[in-house]
Amino acid sequence: MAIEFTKYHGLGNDFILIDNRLSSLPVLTPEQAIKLCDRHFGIGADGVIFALPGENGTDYTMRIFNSDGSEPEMCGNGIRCLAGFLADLEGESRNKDLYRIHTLAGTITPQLMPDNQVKVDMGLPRLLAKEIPTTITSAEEKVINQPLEVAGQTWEVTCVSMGNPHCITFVADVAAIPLESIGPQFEHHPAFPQRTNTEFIQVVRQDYLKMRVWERGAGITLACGTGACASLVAGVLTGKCDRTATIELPGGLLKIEWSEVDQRIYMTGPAERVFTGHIMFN
Ligand SMILES: N[C@H](CCC[C@H](N)C(=O)O)C(=O)O
Repeated sequence: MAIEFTKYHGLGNDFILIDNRLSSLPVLTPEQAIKLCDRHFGIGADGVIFALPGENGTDYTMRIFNSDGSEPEMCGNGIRCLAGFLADLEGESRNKDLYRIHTLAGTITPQLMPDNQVKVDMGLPRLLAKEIPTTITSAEEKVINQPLEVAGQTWEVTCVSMGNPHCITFVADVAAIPLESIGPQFEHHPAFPQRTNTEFIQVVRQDYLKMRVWERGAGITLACGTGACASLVAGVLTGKCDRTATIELPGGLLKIEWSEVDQRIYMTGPAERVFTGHIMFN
């Protein structure tokens, strides 16, 4: 048996996309996703994304397995890739540019724009400790500039959920952060019962942030869409940046806006198709 896939990336955060429209359950297991994400023994990717039938009035459902097999609530770069993938699948029958996608983080709406750009309404950020979730402060409080002991140092962290958990800290030079060694210590810190994504931010200008990320369940990635959204929110909450800013990631640029009108987060960035292939089961 063979399963067709299409490889996409959003600023180098890369995914295996599977047309799962004929079944309400992913056609691959987390264990198979781990193997397929391996960059030597498999296709190589940061995750596997499934295009499933929609639920309660949405066009489609997105599920995603990280490269460690865990299932996150949402993926920002991934949903831009899914929008491109759906446009490919629909081909001539496509009659719209905006998709309503059911995710574990709620309904997310990517909109296809010219030149492979996709604008996504990422919904409302969640700010209470219980919503991250984290035990850094009491459940009903926000986590803004709170101290957190990691790797023998005290970091000032701000936590934001975009459906998935993010721990953001501002540093003078992101290039100097030893991501490989401290990333896992943040990810698995006991203050995060669901683990966490961790973003290190250098403020270049009020409207321009540099970011590096250690992702929950995926490690160092070249970009993280939900992380960029969470970092913009943390920058506004700490008075470090404007409500609209460019986020420079190792893989490229994302434009993020925290709307004053509806308090929702809007992310604009690319989605690139790379190749298609077949997964062979020996
Ligand atoms: N590893 C993340 C999911 C993917 C998020 C990232 N790739 C993005 O673009 O938002 C997590 O477990 O929350």
